[in-house]
Amino acid sequence: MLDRRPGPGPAARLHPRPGGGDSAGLGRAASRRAGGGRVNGLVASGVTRSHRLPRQRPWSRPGRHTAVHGVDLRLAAGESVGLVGCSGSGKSSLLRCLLALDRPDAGSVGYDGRPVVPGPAHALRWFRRRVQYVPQDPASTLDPRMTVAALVAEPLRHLDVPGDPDVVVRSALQRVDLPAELAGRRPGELSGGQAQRVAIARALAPGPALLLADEPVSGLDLPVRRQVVELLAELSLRQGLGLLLVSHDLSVVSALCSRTVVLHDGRVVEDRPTGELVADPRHPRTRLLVEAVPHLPC
Ligand SMILES: Nc1ncnc2c1ncn2[C@@H]1O[C@H](COP(=O)(O)OP(=O)(O)OP(=O)(O)O)[C@@H](O)[C@H]1O
Repeated sequence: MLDRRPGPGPAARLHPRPGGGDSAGLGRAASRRAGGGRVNGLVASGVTRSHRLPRQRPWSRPGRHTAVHGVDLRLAAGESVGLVGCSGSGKSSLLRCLLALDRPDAGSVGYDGRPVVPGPAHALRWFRRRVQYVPQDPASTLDPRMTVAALVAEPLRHLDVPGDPDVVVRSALQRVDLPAELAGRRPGELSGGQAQRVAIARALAPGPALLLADEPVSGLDLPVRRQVVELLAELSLRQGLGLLLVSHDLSVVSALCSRTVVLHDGRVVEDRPTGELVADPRHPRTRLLVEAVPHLPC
């Protein structure tokens, strides 16, 4: 979903993260199959993913639309990378493959050298302990009947995470700056920013090394949005948590990510350090995204 609120111009909003990414990592990733040799972090190699289209007529064969074409992506341990693109560029389709929610038609995904493929929950526990997902809209993903404490504790049970759940929940709430008093509340009693912090605490509880966050601030008002960006910066830049930030908004990505991958029509059209990409966008689609900062449609 695109957020179209007005705001200051691109130069005022783009603050590239210092340091630089490693665009050569893409080439190295492409040269090995995910799950093959020992590679630290998340690696997608040649991922292609298509969706079935509705039949034109009851007797005709359903067609397919290819949303992701042969994408190579590498996210080293502790790295923070932005995945940007306009609506329909294939971000969600790729993300679902990276999360082992969908199986690529071709190519592969691996984590720390182990293949990551959709399958029964128990077979993916090792992966879900290491890689967690932060959704765009916590209001629709947090069960309204559960308390904050139960919501944050739930993945611990599902993923067989050792340790005292009460201690882990307290620590996760602390990491996202939520007061312990909120533990007994339900999602309906939280503000948008608090709900997003609960979603992040829930993702942090199993102790992952990497968060995949899908437009984590796009539904929030500007001041709250800044606070959540600051929280993500604390986790990724200062605490060393890996972050793949999916967004259409380069201002958020440039505040958080050293490297940015631009998707267009399901293909990677740029993969470079964010500062370089923002200062000198090469692909017309990247130029549009830079010019659209902060929130214009593309
Ligand atoms: N389940 C589906 N069935 C058919 N087509 C789909 C399906 N999901 C996505 N698509 C199509 O695949 C393409 C990529 O969609 P995708 O949702 O991955 O892009 P996106 O970059 O995440 O878009 P947005 O930013 O709007 O969420 C689009 O053309 C979309 O219409």
